[in-house]
Amino acid sequence: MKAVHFGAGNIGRGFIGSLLYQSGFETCFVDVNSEVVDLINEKGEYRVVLAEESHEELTVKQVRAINSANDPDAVIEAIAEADIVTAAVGPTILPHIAGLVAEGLRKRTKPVNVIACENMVGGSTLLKEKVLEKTPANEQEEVLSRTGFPDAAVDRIVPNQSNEDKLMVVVEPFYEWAVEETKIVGEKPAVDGITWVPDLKPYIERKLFTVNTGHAVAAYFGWQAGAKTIDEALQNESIKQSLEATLKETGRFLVEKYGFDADEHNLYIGKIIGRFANPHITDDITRVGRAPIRKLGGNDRLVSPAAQYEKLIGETPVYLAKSIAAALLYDYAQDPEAVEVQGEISQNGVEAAIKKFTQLDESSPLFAEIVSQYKAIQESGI
Ligand SMILES: NC(=O)c1ccc[n+]([C@@H]2O[C@H](COP(=O)([O-])OP(=O)(O)OC[C@H]3O[C@@H](n4cnc5c(N)ncnc54)[C@H](O)[C@@H]3O)[C@@H](O)[C@H]2O)c1
Ligand SMILES: O=P(O)(O)OC[C@@H](O)[C@@H](O)[C@H](O)[C@H](O)CO
Repeated sequence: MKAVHFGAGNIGRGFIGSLLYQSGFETCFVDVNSEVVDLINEKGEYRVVLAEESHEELTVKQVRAINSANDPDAVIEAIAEADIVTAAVGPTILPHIAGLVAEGLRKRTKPVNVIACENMVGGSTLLKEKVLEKTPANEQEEVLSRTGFPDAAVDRIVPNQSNEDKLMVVVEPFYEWAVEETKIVGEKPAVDGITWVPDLKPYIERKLFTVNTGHAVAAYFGWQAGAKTIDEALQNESIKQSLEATLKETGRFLVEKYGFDADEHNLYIGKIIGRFANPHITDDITRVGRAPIRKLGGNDRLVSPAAQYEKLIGETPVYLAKSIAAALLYDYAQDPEAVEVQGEISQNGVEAAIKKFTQLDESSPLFAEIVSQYKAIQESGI
């Protein structure tokens, strides 16, 4: 069985590639990082090490890689022959891989499924839209008849790596990969470890608005407190309390919206906070807080649960508002999106920035609460 996976980065090698290998796939990674591509082709294997006492290790074999910037035809050929296509490149990169995916799909006669494994609601659906934009109108129906784009939620903390062995990836032991079964075309890909679900929405919202909301709180509050890593941020009692209070807010609306059992959801939250504090993982604040414009978007981990809470519960979520304010104060100079947010705030004021990046209604109580929390953090810290 053959797999093509776009993005040989942390989650690509540390999770998707590893599960594909364990399920018997030969994986062809597609990336634009020539160092990683060359190393994969030179070694033909890499190590995945569990971040726990045992340091259990798996060697992922049967891998090769293509640099899509240098050899797009080879990527098209690989997609034409693949039994599954996956991607973990980041939500903003999906439109950039759509052209090659479209070319590869047009060459096929057999069914295949394309699964985007990004932290976003509707990742594969977005990729599908972008692929269709790159497919001639008279071929779209046929391509769609033999291609599934099931949405997915992936959960495994894979921090930035600083190992001497540049291909090795240290990952947390926990993982979850939920894929929407009802959107599969043809046979279900034989990947052990996928949880097949009829409707992804509850899974992706629960994951994004618990794991990723919590992570963002730890990162942006941690940044204000001068912490460098997530576990360091969590050693600050006030940050830990804010994290718990924020996840109580997202939990309240998730339980209301999807009918999750409230006790089970509380256990889920506790387990996630435990994962953040894993002493065997060094996860930089600047990785978890990366790309604040994306994270401040209306469908992402802070604004979406805050707006949905306000609508469903009928109250203003104070801690989510504070988390959005902390994201607006994230002024890491090496992060281009943080620089852009700070530029907007210094030129036009925080209200203009909230409007521009969150698309929230200026007249909503949530908008006013974010402004007030922003000023409070500026005056007295988190
Ligand atoms: N790291 C995690 O803990 C984690 C967990 C779950 C989900 N995710 C999601 O997975 C995605 C990737 O995250 P990551 O942490 O692995 O990031 P990463 O930066 O480690 O990996 C992304 C890879 O994509 C490659 N890339 C960039 N542009 C490309 C292009 N045009 N074509 C092919 N490859 C390209 C990069 O070179 C890099 O190797 C994100 O959406 C992220 O939210 C990450
Ligand atoms: O990848 P991002 O930038 O969307 O979010 C940063 C982290 O919260 C994220 O990568 C988590 O580690 C991951 O989602 C855990 O499953």
